[in-house]
Amino acid sequence: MPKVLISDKMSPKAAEVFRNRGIEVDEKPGLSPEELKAIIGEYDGLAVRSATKPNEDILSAADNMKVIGRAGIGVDNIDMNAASARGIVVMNTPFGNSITTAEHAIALMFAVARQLPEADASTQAGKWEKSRFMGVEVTGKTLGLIGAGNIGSIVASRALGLRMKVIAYDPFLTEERAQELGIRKGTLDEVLAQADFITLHTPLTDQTRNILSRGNLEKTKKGVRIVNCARGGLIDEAALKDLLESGHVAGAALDVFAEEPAKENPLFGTPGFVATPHLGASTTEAQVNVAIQVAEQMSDYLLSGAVTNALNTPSVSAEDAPKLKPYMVLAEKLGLLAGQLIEEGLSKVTVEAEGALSELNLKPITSAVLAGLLRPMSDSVNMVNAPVLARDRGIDIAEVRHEREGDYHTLLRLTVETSKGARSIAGTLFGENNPRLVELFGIGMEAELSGQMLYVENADKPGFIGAVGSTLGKADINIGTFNLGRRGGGGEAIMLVSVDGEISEPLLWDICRLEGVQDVKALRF
Ligand SMILES: NC(=O)c1ccc[n+]([C@@H]2O[C@H](COP(=O)([O-])OP(=O)(O)OC[C@H]3O[C@@H](n4cnc5c(N)ncnc54)[C@H](O)[C@@H]3O)[C@@H](O)[C@H]2O)c1
Ligand SMILES: O=C(O)[C@H](O)COP(=O)(O)O
Repeated sequence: MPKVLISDKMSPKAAEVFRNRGIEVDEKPGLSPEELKAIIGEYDGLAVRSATKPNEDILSAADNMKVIGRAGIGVDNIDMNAASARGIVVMNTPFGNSITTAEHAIALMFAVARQLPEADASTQAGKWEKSRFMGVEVTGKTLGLIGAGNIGSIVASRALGLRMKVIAYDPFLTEERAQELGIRKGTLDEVLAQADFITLHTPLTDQTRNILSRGNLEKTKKGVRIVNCARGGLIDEAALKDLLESGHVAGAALDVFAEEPAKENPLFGTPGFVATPHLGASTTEAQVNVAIQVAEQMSDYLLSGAVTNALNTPSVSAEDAPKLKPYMVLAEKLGLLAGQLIEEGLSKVTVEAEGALSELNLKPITSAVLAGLLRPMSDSVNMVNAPVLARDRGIDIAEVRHEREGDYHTLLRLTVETSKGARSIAGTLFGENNPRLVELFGIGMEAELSGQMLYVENADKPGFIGAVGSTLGKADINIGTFNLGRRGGGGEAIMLVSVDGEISEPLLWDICRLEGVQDVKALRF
């Protein structure tokens, strides 16, 4: 039975879902990094919010970990490279808290428009300072969005309902989408120059870090009010303090900070400044949504291999997962065969699907091919990191679907291009579940790829098969299956022999010395 750890404060619904799905679950919020590292090896899954930070050191002890689920959106607390390198799927819940966070941004916009926190504190202190708190209306004002994805779009719709005009800067926002949302698309400079209110809704990336730098803050309209419910690090906090103090910025509300938990911050106490402790996602509704969703997604993956909302591996629906499973085994074996047979200069990999396979999602199949293909070159390769490793090595990857059905009702063909030319191999499923090689370098051959195998390329001459058999016999190696294929009579022939014992270097040399041998290799599956 898989075992999952919930290491952050999460709605009890998450544990309930895991238990209902037959998964053992421990809830231990608030562990120190050392405590987490000490126990993480026991678990197949880890469910987190933003407080747990599974870094490389902690993950080095995660020997059984298969999946990390983020009950929320941002995954900047998770070391994605370290997780991918260990084959751990990382998934989030991209929509479960979007409305809640958008509503928090709107709440903070009103808080800065009407100085609500300061007015509240003053009134409860018995001051009744009615003339001190003069606010502004939002109706008719321009809201500048930086980032118009899920949350930004919801903020836009709410702002339009408040009769605001909305302009957005988002390099990935199309004109059509902007029109659909009823907003204008602008450059960053246009947003800075025109907005009365600015709200931020981007992830923290190398491109967005410090997007509201001192220089950009100085480009804003005098009297602008700024809200950040996305990520700390998007705004230069020291510059924001200076501009609040000078009166250029009339108000600013931050839910997120460059350093969290923000127990001290230069902005604290600055007039016109409002702070909340990363509460964007903190409503009952959002927390129930993300807890249920993350637990369902993690359970699906652990129990059936279905992948939803993964950030480092392709999605596989629950319906497709059982259908894809035998193909992934086939794909990995074909990749492993090719990876052990090709020598150098791999530049392109083409994955072709024919017949029944052409109707399935090819992305996971390609990942499995690449994992097999690259395994002989790297110990740490897996389905999650293989596409990244392939891209890093400059390997071009192509996927082709053919609806036609050939000799087999379903076929997976893999063509690898190296400095020596293109070579292709193909496999099918026998009886829906049993992977079989059916073609090797253009030569028809049926073989099960498993255990230790001997590969021999030779000139097709009488007596050769006997010579290989007796060489193996002399080395006390038992033959399991003998699989043969040839290109025409007396031409090139290929032999794939499954054997029981280890194929040693001296044995390979003995076979290599047999007359007509062109290539020989020991393969392992
Ligand atoms: N405060 C909270 O508690 C809280 C809650 C939920 C989400 N968030 C954060 O809010 C952010 C946005 O979430 P989302 O669900 O809308 O994400 P999303 O992926 O749907 O949208 C992000 C948008 O940012 C845009 N973007 C990327 N780089 C950009 C750049 N250089 N300049 C301008 N735009 C850029 C993208 O094109 C995308 O449209 C995330 O960082 C998330 O972690 C915070
Ligand atoms: O990215 C998110 O989903 C938010 O930052 C929420 O974070 P939290 O789950 O720690 O509240």
